[in-house]
Amino acid sequence: MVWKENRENAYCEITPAILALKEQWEKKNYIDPKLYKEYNVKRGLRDEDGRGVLTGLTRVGEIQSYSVTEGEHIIPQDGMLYYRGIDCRELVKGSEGRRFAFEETAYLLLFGELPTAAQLEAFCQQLASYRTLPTNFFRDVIMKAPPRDLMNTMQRGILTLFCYDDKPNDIGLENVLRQCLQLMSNMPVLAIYAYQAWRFSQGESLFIHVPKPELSTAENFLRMLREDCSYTDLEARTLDVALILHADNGGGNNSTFTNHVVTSSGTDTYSAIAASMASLKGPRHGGANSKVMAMMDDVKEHVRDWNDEGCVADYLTRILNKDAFDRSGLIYGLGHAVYTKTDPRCEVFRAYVNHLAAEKGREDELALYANVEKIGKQLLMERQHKSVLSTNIDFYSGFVYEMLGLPKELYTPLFAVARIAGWSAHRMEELSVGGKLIRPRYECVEEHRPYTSMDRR
Ligand SMILES: CC(=O)SCCNC(=O)CCNC(=O)[C@H](O)C(C)(C)COP(=O)(O)OP(=O)(O)OC[C@H]1O[C@@H](n2cnc3c(N)ncnc32)[C@H](O)[C@@H]1OP(=O)(O)O
Ligand SMILES: O=C([O-])CC(=O)C(=O)O
Repeated sequence: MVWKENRENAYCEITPAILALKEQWEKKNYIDPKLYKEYNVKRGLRDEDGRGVLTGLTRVGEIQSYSVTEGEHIIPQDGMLYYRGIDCRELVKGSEGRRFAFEETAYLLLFGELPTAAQLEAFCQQLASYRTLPTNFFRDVIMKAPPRDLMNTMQRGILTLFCYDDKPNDIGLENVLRQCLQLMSNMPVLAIYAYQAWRFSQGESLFIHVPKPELSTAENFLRMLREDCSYTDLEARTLDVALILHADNGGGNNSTFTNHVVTSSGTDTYSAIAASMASLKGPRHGGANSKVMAMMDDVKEHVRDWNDEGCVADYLTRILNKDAFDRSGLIYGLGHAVYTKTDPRCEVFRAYVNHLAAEKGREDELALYANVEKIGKQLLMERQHKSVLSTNIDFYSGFVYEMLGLPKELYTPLFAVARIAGWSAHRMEELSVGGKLIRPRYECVEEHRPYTSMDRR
């Protein structure tokens, strides 16, 4: 029997009582934006000049996006991303066409050196031996509740794996390493099985393929996804590149910083990775890749002539004015908290997009993407009084995945399949060198006042 989501669920109703409580909440919860300046709050943990507040040291990943003059002025630069000191684009180039390199990237991030052929083989065998979920896990955990969002289903899976571990709370480095490798290995399985459960909830037939030990993460992902287990070499290799590029972005990105914060409390690996998943899902972070696709669908529907820059500008202005699309006021895929001029990962994706769009005859859409990118950036730079703004990795990644025939539900989970490598490396680092509970300060702007007894309120 196929179960369907119950869309008219009285439990989810916004009742008059909830609305009244929300009004009550609004009366006492306004904080004047001017106070942030007055108290010198580093909003979003950002310094006045836009740079992130320095909150830690790491050897894992590094972003370079500006230089500083003698007078302490910031000069924006093309972005660079280094994994353990190595330009991430070199990892893509170094392996291209010869071998899958996500596993090698994960090894580098974790252990700090590129593996030799023997080390890589042993590492891949280790991952392959872990790439299996406990008996009946799919039935008992993944299928248990309506999979409305794959990221949440995966998160539940990760949290439940805690119950199958004999040493779940042991934060000794060898035990944490074992847990991280097992989770890294199981992440694609969790993502695809969550997707299959979701398809089934939509009335499609259910099929579950087991991963094959001799295949790479990218190949297994595609094999488990498709009913006939088929994939082309181009698909698997493009996916491998995507995984390499998403594996880390330094210690300060929202999901990795979350990992540092949560790890510093001494909690277990499952909780720390689930917390990072919660962060990554957000549309201003990893969730932006599927939001870009939804936004582009919306633009395609509402902009009459895709080549008319005026029409595109009008619609993007409506988006920015919270008058169109999801009314968040955001043009997804544009802007970045740290990259100033360019995001190097986006530049790699751009080459794949151009190649795939030509091969698949989707140049019209590519031209629309280019228009949205160019005009969206102009509009944003005018509003923010900036002379540069970067397109981020999420702008083109979804389009690449779509041209590879990947379903949109899997775009953010795919990010998690890659980023767990970085989260793991940062968790190990936090445990070994952090050693201090991360605990910043919030200034309370409420007046002190006496308690009022119930009969006098
Ligand atoms: C893998 C990743 O996580 S990459 C990022 C993916 N996210 C997106 O693509 C969502 C769209 N982009 C954004 O929301 C932002 O650019 C972020 C969240 C990535 C970075 O935001 P910030 O660190 O605040 O960037 P910055 O300081 O340059 O922004 C200045 C102002 O411009 C706004 N802004 C920045 N980018 C955008 C955008 N794409 N659309 C609308 N407004 C934007 C910010 O909200 C901020 O407004 P505020 O001053 O009212 O707070
Ligand atoms: O660094 C950030 O803030 C977001 C990002 O691009 C990433 O995590 O890949």
